[in-house]
Amino acid sequence: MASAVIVAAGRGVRMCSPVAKQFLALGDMPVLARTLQVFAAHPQVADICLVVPEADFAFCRKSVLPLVENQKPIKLTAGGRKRQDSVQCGLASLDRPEKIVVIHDGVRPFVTAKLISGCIDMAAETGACIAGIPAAETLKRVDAGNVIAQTVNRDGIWLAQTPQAFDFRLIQKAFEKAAADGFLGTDDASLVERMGVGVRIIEGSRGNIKITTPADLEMAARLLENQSTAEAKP
Ligand SMILES: Nc1ccn([C@@H]2O[C@H](COP(=O)(O)OP(=O)(O)OP(=O)(O)O)[C@@H](O)[C@H]2O)c(=O)n1
Ligand SMILES: C[C@](O)(CO)[C@H](O)COP(=O)(O)O
Repeated sequence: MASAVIVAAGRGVRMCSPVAKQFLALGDMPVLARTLQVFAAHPQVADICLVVPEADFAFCRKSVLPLVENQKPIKLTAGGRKRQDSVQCGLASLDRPEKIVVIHDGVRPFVTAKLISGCIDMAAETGACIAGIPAAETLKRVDAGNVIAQTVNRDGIWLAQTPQAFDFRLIQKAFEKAAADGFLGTDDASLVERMGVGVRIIEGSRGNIKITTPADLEMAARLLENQSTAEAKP
């Protein structure tokens, strides 16, 4: 079994919306409710810590949690200034953490139960596993003037996603070390990698998008439509 930490305490600056993107409607419910539903229904997830801005606790209690058919405890925790701070808040607030913790962005609503299982199972076997996709485009390093400085060889290059799953004591140590060193990473695995621990990566899906910009939200609406059409087919 695993404990889940769902981080949704960001401000969503790149979405350029007065409403934080995790609370924007995707179909008939907020983005965050869709993400939560997948984890709440997952047989290997024992409990959930939902990390949101403290100012949004009431909204979550009124307009998000009731949409999540759920027999599992969902604990609300206030986030921090950076994503890493919010994950730390989530880890610290787990009352009785399971051996494995699975960390996921609240704005990745198209995560599948299969991908969650894959990350949990591989983390249980090896200590750490994240989702990702191999780079499919050509990668360019660009200078300040938007002039291409270098074409980066994409062999072996993957784009990290979430879920990111870890042995709880390992990720706890990684966060303690990062805090002591003043290290700030953009994902959780980077804190474990810097300890010299091998982190496995399993193939996610290009559909496991992180809703970041207005274009992503439009893409998400199309993905949802396609999903509903596919489910309606006999
Ligand atoms: N201080 C933060 C920053 C981010 N997140 C969460 O981490 C996930 C991925 O972060 P990102 O997509 O960057 O969200 P924001 O930080 O809100 O976006 P922006 O950088 O555009 O402000 C999101 O679910 C976001 O809510 C968080 O819990 N706490
Ligand atoms: C954790 C992550 O989703 C992996 O791709 C990504 O690093 C989050 O970055 P953000 O800048 O916090 O959106």
